[in-house]
Amino acid sequence: MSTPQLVVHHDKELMAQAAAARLITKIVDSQASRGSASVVLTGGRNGNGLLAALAAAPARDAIDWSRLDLWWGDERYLPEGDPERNVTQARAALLDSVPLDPERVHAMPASDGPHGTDVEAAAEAYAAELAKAAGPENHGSVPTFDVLMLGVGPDTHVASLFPELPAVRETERTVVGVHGAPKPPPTRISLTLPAIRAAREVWLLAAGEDKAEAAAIALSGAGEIQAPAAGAYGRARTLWLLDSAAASQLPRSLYPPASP
Ligand SMILES: O=C1O[C@H](COP(=O)(O)O)[C@@H](O)[C@H](O)[C@H]1O
Repeated sequence: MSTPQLVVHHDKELMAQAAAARLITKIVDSQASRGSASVVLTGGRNGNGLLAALAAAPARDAIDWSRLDLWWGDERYLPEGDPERNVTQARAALLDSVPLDPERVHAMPASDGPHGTDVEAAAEAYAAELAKAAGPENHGSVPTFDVLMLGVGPDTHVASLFPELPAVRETERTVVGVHGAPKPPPTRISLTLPAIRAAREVWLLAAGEDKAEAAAIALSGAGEIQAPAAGAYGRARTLWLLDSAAASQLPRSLYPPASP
């Protein structure tokens, strides 16, 4: 387990640009040292803001897009192409404008795919895809992702792990179907906390006033069942990327307010 480190940016635009620059560097470094890179994307406003900032960054051309594996932390279980699907939004923000290898874009299944309404079967299929990609050097049945990004919800949810729901209590499986999510749509697929913790680096993104309470709770010693964001950490690094609004309720010991 790595102790969370905090980086607070002035506003959400700057946060998105700085996080995009950080991600470019991380991908380029991973490709240089291991030949390829693997990144887990998040949905939500902050995740999509980062992808849009990456699309606009000239340095995006430093990435060898053909040697990048993309995975998702969660998906809203909706038909292919639905505008609310995380992959649809990621495609619009960035993926459609860069030369990715389609074989390395590992979208989660859609509700009109081979598993139909059986979200458990869809989750199992994604777990099998992850297991296939995991090599002997990996720890368990998921690849060691270079970076796994998570948007933090106002209720402290990450991926589709909502407080107190069964998915956040999962200790064995790497991917689960989620039923009755409090945020629409109610049916989703999510990586579990054990799968998230297999990543080298976990980056939690929180921008905006509506994330301030969630960040303060998750970073103040809350339990992961009540505050799933508190249970998301990487093997080597856990990084919270915030804007000043989201950092405004953090305990002074974590983020002292700027002196006048
Ligand atoms: O529904 C979801 O919400 C969270 C957070 O989204 P935000 O818009 O409040 O930033 C996101 O991390 C997750 O991937 C997504 O499915």
